[in-house]
Amino acid sequence: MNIALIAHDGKKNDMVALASAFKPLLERSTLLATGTTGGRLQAECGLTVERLLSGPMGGDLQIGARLAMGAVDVVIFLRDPMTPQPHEPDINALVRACDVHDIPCATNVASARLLLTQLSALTL
Ligand SMILES: O=C(CO)COP(=O)(O)O
Repeated sequence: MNIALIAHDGKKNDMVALASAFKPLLERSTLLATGTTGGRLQAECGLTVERLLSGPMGGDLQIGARLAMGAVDVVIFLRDPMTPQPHEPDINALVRACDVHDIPCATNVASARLLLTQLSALTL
């Protein structure tokens, strides 16, 4: 299972908490992440993560490209709806790519928990 993990700055603590809670699942998955998110997951959760570029530098687009090529099964993208992002078009492109390719994409903690809970049961 290839899981992409992305969080805006205001949601990075939530992502670390989420990843810690679902560490057994994430440890048996292949993880990729945007740069800063991936760094936090490595340093604070001890997870092995392929880090791509930071979001504002094109990381969302890199994940979208991988997804379009069939290399991403699930996206957890904790967006911050209260803070304008300089790379809003890239963010929209990634979420659109999920819809185009019918890839599950959780954009808040509650939906991420549901998705990861289901995946944990499926991949035991
Ligand atoms: O900006 C992001 C997603 O749009 C996340 O990028 P970072 O993980 O590099 O902060």
